[in-house]
Amino acid sequence: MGETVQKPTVPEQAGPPAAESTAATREPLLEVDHVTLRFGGVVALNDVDFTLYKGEILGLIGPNGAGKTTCFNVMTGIYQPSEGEIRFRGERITGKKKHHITKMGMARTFQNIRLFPEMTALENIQVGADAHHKTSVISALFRLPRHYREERDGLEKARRLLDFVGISGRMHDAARNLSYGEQRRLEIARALATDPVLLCLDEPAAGFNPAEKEELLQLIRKIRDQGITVLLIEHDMRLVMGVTDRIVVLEFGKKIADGLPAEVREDHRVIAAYLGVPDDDVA
Ligand SMILES: Nc1ncnc2c1ncn2[C@@H]1O[C@H](COP(=O)(O)OP(=O)(O)OP(=O)(O)O)[C@@H](O)[C@H]1O
Repeated sequence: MGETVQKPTVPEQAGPPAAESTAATREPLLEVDHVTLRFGGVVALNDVDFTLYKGEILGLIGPNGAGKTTCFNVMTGIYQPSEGEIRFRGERITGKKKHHITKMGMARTFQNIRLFPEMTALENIQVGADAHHKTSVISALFRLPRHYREERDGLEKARRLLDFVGISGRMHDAARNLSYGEQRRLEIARALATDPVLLCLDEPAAGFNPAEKEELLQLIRKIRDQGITVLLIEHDMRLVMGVTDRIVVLEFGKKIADGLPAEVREDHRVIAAYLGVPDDDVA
């Protein structure tokens, strides 16, 4: 990223306030309980503590290297915390395998697109839905009715999800032939195919133009309106301020703020943390 003059403020939010979040309850869905994670001498997460409540859209922000993706990786079972624990739906998930956490209802997208490029959009989603399939290898081999039923339902569901994210016209196209924005939408649809109660989005707007960002904002709201709680890592402050109900800010692995977007925007520690971030990222 280029060296540009820094902005000492975090911008006003775009669009209507996300605070019509009456959907948000105070019922905890995910609890990050004093989590520390060390990589050798690097303390990637330092006693990080926050709660995500059912029905809300929570922003997880912070400058590059603050620990946001590491936090996702600890939550989704990729890394184990050195100290502390994570609870999801009231159950301790520290030490649980990735697929178990997915089955419990947590889905995520990645910073770098991870689709199967040669598969069609539809097939990419069907693969994502496999986490919930009950058909055994035996019933697939012997083509038992249950296998056919699951296949038919899976196809129908994949179609619905493509429609939901707005790319149903591309269902038979190979993922590699989709535009960048369509691929990102497909990733979201694939994550939704696991029927999550919590969807974690890691920089979903990276590389988007303003119109695509606005469409993404609408899509995130639509996802929440389906009753899915959303955790959003995003550098684009306009998007974050426009769509989140609450924001947690990390800096050098430590939580430095946790509050409403309007509060976080005015927080001096947050403003100071962002003095090091290029203009593009805060405009
Ligand atoms: N596997 C790893 N081994 C060693 N250090 C790591 C590893 N993963 C992350 N880190 C370090 O942990 C810190 C936090 O990184 P992380 O990727 O979580 O930050 P981030 O907030 O997601 O940054 P960005 O916005 O640039 O994606 C950084 O200092 C990073 O170098």
